[in-house]
Amino acid sequence: MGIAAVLTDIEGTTSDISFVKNVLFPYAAEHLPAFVREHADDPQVKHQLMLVAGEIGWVEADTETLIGVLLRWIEDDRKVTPLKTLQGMIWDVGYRQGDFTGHLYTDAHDYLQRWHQAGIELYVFSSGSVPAQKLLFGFSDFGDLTPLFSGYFDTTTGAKRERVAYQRIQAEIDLPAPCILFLSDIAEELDAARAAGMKTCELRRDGQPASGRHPVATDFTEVPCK
Ligand SMILES: CSCCC(=O)C(=O)COP(=O)(O)O
Ligand SMILES: [Mg+2]
Repeated sequence: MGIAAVLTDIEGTTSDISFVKNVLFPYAAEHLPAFVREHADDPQVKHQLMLVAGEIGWVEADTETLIGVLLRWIEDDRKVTPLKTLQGMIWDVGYRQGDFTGHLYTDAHDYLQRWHQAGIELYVFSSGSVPAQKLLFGFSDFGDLTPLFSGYFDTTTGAKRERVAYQRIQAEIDLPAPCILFLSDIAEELDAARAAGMKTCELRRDGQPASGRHPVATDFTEVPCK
């Protein structure tokens, strides 16, 4: 069965880990305290703060405590859904006022274009929230790439290392699982995708040894998308 859809991770796959760690996360950490204080009564932000409080098992926690928790989670690169949602809201301002653009490797840009032109559907699955994904590709180094994509998935669909997330995505995409190729730099994510029946490819842009469990590519020119 040929590949009819590519589902791609972002960090370490389409985009440099250092862009996320050295640009996006510090920007979120710098602006989060003021953003949360200013918008604490905004229903969307309030809801995310309630989820944070639930996560730490302290529903009565005050705003300053929750800010401290969120900053710690950024430092520890925790993929917690309410943190990811709030980060997306904060980055929205940064992208729109031109503080940074979304990093994309040139080969990722070229092959996403090429696959799209060949009629292969493109989807994203990242721990970053769907709005954050749309910002990264909408305000990318190569301009607005959102017309290339047919859909976006984040951790509200499921954790990236859990098979059920990929089963839900496959049901949404509505193609047979073996026609969907998942790209990631994390072997455990690829294991989960393969357990759901998807094809997989492990991106090793960092020169680190591959897991040995999946086909490997050092960049998108080597991705077996046939
Ligand atoms: C798309 S937003 C920036 C990336 C981010 O916050 C993140 O956690 C990346 O996780 P990924 O699942 O793409 O490795
Ligand atoms: Mg990744």
